[in-house]
Amino acid sequence: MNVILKVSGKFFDEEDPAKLLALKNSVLQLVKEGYRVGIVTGGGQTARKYINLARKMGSNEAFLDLLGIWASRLNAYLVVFSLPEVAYMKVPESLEEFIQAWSHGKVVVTGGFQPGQSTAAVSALVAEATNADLLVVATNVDGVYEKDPRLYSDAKLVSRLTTTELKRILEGSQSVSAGTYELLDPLAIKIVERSRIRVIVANYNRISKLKEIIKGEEVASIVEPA
Ligand SMILES: Nc1ncnc2c1ncn2[C@@H]1O[C@H](COP(=O)(O)OP(=O)(O)OP(=O)(O)O)[C@@H](O)[C@H]1O
Ligand SMILES: O=c1ccn([C@@H]2O[C@H](COP(=O)(O)O)[C@@H](O)[C@H]2O)c(=O)[nH]1
Repeated sequence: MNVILKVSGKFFDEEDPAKLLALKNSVLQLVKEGYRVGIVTGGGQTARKYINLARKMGSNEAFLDLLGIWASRLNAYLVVFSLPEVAYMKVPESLEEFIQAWSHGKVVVTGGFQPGQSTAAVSALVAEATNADLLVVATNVDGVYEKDPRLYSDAKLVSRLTTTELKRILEGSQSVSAGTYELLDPLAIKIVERSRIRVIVANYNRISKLKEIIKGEEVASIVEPA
């Protein structure tokens, strides 16, 4: 089974070695059991810090995105260096490089690819190119809510939904400026829809239960292509 895991950049902002070790152990367990695993890391606060600073200096959106991309690659190297036994030791910088790295049979970890999208789009593209059975989006909330749970404390978790419903839910929060993407950007949804990729959105605090998340046994949202 091929699984692509997108880890929110916020995971790295927490600077918690126990979390990184939990990620490492979960990935090692999956590899031992014969899963093929690809990982995409977000840029988190590091990306936002550089983007905000450069925006104040008047940088254009392309430069801002490039700063975000490099921040996400820094997080990717943190994961690569935590998994030297099984990881491909270079972070790919394009889909072509990812595919080439993937052909070596190792765990491949990447960050951003190109301006104009988020790392969620990268994870969808990589899932498509590797014929992944599943894309797991590990983030700082328990799954997809009917509205942004950070803004509305009464928001309810939606445990099963289609990509059409997901688009409707995320409609208001789909900005395309550098550093402002949330959860799944429009390109990510378009790719999972066209290639009928199943997506599970779960809390990264449950990363030690990655296998259970994959099996649908943990609290999460399952997004099926419409
Ligand atoms: N309907 C929704 N359900 C769940 N989360 C939502 C929803 N609408 C907006 N969000 C927001 O999406 C955030 C998760 O985004 P996530 O951190 O995975 O990706 P990101 O913002 O692209 O950045 P990064 O990977 O750098 O952290 C949540 O903290 C939440 O506030
Ligand atoms: O392929 C990509 C990936 C990312 N970016 C830019 O980087 C930041 C950080 O990524 P997140 O997924 O939001 O953590 C993102 O906001 C974009 O500005 C990109 O341009 N292309």
